[in-house]
Amino acid sequence: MRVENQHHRSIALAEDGWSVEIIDQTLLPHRFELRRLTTPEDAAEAISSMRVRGAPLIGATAVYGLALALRDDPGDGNLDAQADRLLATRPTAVNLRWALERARTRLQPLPAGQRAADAYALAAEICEEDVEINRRIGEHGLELFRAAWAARGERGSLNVLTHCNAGWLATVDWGTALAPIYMAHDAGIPVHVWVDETRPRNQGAALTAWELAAHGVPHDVIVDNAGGHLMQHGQVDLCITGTDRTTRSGDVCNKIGTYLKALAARDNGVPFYVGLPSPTIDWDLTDGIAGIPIEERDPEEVIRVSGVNRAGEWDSVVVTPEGISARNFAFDVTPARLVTALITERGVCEASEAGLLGLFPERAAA
Ligand SMILES: CSC[C@@H](O)[C@@H](O)C(=O)COP(=O)(O)O
Repeated sequence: MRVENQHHRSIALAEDGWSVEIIDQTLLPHRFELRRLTTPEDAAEAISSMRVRGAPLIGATAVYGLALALRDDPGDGNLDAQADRLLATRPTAVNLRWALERARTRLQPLPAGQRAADAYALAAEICEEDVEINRRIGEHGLELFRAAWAARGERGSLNVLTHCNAGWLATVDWGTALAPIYMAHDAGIPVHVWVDETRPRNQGAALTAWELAAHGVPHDVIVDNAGGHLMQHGQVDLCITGTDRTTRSGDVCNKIGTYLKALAARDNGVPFYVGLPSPTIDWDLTDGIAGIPIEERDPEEVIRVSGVNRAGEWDSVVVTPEGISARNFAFDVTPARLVTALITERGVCEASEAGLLGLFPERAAA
């Protein structure tokens, strides 16, 4: 997508042809800065510190990290050790496992001398595929937005609520939940977005708002607990989020707080959609609540709030009493029954095993 009239992707090979350029998302929305990754350690650090984040983007970053590792040592031992290290950076988004398993399967049979070049080729392939997947999610989602716009008599604005950041920053380009929003806006539907701030890391307030502003999409940032109130007052036509792991039965794991929005949506008869790229489906799991590992991050992220102070400097302040205990659960699971539909690159389906297998019949035997 465009940043100050220049097209950017969230990750790309640098001009030198071997290092990897990312947007340092920990600096947004205050500073737009590219950062070069030159080692697998850089890639692992970028994922765990959330300089890069979002399920599809961390998968792509991990494979680039593997390519950087194989430049120095393409042997079997290093391939396994680096893949394991990259896999351990974040536990919840299944895209990381999907991308690294795909890399191991492809690279292991190759002679060591070919592995680095092939890892770069695979990373580029995964990035291109991701862009195409998200473009298609956008097109399928656009049809739902058109229907919602027609249902409200094409009057006022189409009010959409989203949680976290499932935009182009979370993927390679377009985004999952935000792709239909961009396409609807570009198609002339007057979309207005309620952006959940998404404590504690504020991906909504910092990243989604920044993306939407750059694209000219009208929006308001709201506190995480405002969505239910807005739905009760008819101010939300539909909700749409991304996902970090969706089970074959359609349970959706996403940023903490998603479940509460889905509950409020159900109570108020508001459709709740999920943009779901197929690499985010965990075909091995049927029970999301029992089976999906939920990342628990540093409580410091809850205790402190960071941003830019009145003097324009980075600052971080404590918002809790001294010495208190805090817990920082990063994701939750929305049961399939609360999800109106899943929007995949192959089309829209019910959030259920039958729905997903209707679009991905090749997975029936898995
Ligand atoms: C297309 S991104 C979908 C999800 O990855 C997104 O909604 C999300 O929860 C990201 O969490 P994050 O902790 O910022 O990596």
